[in-house]
Amino acid sequence: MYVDIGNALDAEPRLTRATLERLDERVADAHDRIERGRADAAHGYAALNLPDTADPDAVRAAVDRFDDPAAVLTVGIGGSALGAATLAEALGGDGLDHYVLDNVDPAHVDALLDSLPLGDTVVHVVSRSGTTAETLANFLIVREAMDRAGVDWTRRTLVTTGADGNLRELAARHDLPALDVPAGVPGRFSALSTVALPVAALAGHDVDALLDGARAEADRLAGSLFDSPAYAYGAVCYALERRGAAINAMVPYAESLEYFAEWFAQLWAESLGKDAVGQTPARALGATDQHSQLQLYRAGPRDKLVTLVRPRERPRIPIPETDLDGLAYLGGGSLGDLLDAEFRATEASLAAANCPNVRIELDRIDERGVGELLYGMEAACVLYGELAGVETFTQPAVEWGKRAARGLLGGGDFEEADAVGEKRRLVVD
Ligand SMILES: O=P(O)(O)OC[C@H]1O[C@H](O)[C@H](O)[C@@H](O)[C@@H]1O
Repeated sequence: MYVDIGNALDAEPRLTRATLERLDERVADAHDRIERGRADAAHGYAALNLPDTADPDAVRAAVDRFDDPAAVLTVGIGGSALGAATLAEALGGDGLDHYVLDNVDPAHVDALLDSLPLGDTVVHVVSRSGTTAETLANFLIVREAMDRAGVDWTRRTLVTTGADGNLRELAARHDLPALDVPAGVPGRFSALSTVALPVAALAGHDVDALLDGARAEADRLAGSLFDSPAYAYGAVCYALERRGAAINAMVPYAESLEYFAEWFAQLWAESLGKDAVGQTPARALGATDQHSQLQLYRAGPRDKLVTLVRPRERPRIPIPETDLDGLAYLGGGSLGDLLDAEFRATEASLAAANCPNVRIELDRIDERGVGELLYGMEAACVLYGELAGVETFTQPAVEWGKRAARGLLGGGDFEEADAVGEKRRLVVD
């Protein structure tokens, strides 16, 4: 992973090299704390040990029992689904279609179940707690659909869950293959673990190469942001947010990294949005959003950092020559050249408008590159959290809504549910 922070300096909000050099002293201290946390496998910090603690053999053993399925369905939500979705989209399916059920929209669930070859689908149901209502509800519906289709769901289901809870009990009761969610790894930091790696393994991807890429970034964590791409990114994001860049627009220039932007949004928002601070991740896609959000990024409030991500190598696909003079500049080139030209033009366009932007590049979007990117963003997030002094690895604010929903459904006596009834109403119809 390569991180170029040149365009983040001397823009607006203003961040200077001298400021970064002063901040680097705090980066050194933060790195020491992070390394101590890793050494102790402390909650959250343990995620940065996954290149060495993940067990690819256990993942392969768990999926090898499934006989070359046509589809895999991940049933989970948040970090229990987005890692798998990111890996599946970035690496491709190689003949295996990946679907995600990470919402409880009945129309969507109904349409998806109608389209799935249930007898040839592996269901990977993932929940650390084993209590998440959306995941359990969806799984019960998928299981019933398999029953109705005459499919033995117990032979099509892999469970990944915590040490106890409903899913652990279900796996024991029906003798389902079950993987353990790694201890001390919050869901949004679990893409390089049993939570998401089974999807990559089922598609025949090189899980070891994913972990090798992650390890390469782990090996580059250092006591200076100028020596570590991940820390350079985390420190620049933090320093710019402190100076007014309240929004970080994540803009991958690759369709296969669209889910990565959504994964990044959970990682960044759920880790750093604490105590009235944080940096709001916006999700965009290059080149498409040059015809959309770029107008705001370039000419709107000076409150943004734009992160541009691309592979240095990508397919080319030649553009045919044409007899239309106005299109002659396209003919003979390639889509890859066009996309790269637009990447560089957008980067320059943002710099010309004094909008700070960072370039992140991979050699290519393969297992190693994706491992580098995911680990690099996780390490950047951990550093940012250390510099901001927030509880990076908890998410108390998401619990309120869960209790309210459970109360509304009769799942317990929660005062949050009472508050739902007190809604101020002003209906305009
Ligand atoms: O894995 P689970 O226990 O089902 O949790 C799934 C997701 O829901 C929680 O509310 C958190 O917001 C996420 O960080 C987590 O990934």
